[in-house]
Amino acid sequence: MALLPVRDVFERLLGDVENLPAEDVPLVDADNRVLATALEARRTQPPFDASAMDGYAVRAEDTSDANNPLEIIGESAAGHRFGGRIEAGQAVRILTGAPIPDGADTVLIQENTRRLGDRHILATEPAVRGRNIRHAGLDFAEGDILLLGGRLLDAGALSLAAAANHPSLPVIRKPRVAIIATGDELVLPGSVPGPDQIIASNSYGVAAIARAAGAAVLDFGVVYDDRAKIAAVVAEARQKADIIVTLGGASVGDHDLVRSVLEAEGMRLDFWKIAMRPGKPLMFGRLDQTRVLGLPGNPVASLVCSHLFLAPLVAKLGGRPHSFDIRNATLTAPLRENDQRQDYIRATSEQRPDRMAATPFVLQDSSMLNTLARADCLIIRPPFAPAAEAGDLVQVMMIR
Ligand SMILES: Nc1nc2c(c(=O)[nH]1)N[C@H]1C(S)=C(S)[C@@H](COP(=O)(O)OP(=O)(O)OC[C@H]3O[C@@H](n4cnc5c(N)ncnc54)[C@H](O)[C@@H]3O)O[C@H]1N2
Ligand code: MOO
Repeated sequence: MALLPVRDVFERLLGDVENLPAEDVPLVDADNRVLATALEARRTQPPFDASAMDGYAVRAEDTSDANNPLEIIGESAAGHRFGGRIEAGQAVRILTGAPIPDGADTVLIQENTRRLGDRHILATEPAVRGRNIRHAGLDFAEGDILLLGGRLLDAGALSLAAAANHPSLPVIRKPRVAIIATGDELVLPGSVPGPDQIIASNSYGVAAIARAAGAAVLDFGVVYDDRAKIAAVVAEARQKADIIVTLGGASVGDHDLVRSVLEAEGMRLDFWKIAMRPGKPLMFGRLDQTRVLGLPGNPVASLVCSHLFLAPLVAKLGGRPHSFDIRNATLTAPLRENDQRQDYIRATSEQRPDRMAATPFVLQDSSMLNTLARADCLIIRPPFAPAAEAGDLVQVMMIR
């Protein structure tokens, strides 16, 4: 099977992806979710003309004479309006957010008044008509479209939705990603490994990348290289997940069973093996509605493929924008000419006055997590790129 070029991988993986259906969640749980449909205001805010300041509701014309006392006939507080009406020469004590009493056209701020005993004030400065009043609907009116579908529910959006009287919101369901690690050699962190065993590490990084893209992760732990066991876990995962991610067992070894078990379970294979390093044995297919992404077991391949393919797939299903942070950089060390596989080379970046500089790690074995954890970018080497010298311009993809 010919190796699929990376740009075709994106097309095959993402070309037909639509948002998952909506679900209603209480406002308190809607933080950082994606609104599924446009949100209408269920009420007008403020619902009445309200005071913007603490002071006195008055008729502006009554404040022009600094020697003319105004009689205080009551109080309007937030939540407790004054029921009467202001006539000439009268004022109502008013507090921020309180309804403006009938007859008043202005709020005279407290600082511009002098109190004369309990029942009167003097305006020390004439009030400007209409000042310090927030008119009904200043913020929004019932029926207004406040937020569009696809909006990330951040602080402003959540408080706005609450103010518009929505106790719950329709959000795009989070893509559920089932992660299944395979391999007889794997034991979980904290175990006492046997002499031929290693610690299963890939799930944790893959889960982190999936969650950052908006997924709910279901970790199915480690499954041994046994057809029946893999089939049983897959059968459970396909009921629960939108994407099954398998780790390892994707290559051509005698114990690489994942693809054949998945096919026996009914997976329609879309592609297997891509023109990329690391990540060549990447596999993609479908089990009914569930997408299956088979990641190569080498830890760096698992994680680089997750950055490149799992993250945008999760984001698109979940209605979140996704883009790679690709930048130009100056190479600080030479690189060999490339073969047919697009190469993603772990590197560190450094800001220089003219342009960013990228320094590749000397060793690029795809088992080496230590270099991946230290790398902040991947130098992208297109297929058949000629040898590059220090000082040459390259493209890098930031990974942190
Ligand atoms: N003859 C060939 N051999 C290999 C090829 C090939 O094209 N022809 N491809 C190589 C490449 S590239 C990769 S990548 C690996 C991927 O193979 P698998 O997906 O089958 O992975 P495994 O053989 O199961 O494991 C590879 C390696 O990674 C370790 N591993 C696996 N899972 C985990 C995990 N969850 N956490 C940590 N480490 C894990 C495993 O122990 C192996 O060391 O195949 C090459 N071979
Ligand atoms: O994908 Mo493999 O990681 O090139 O080693």
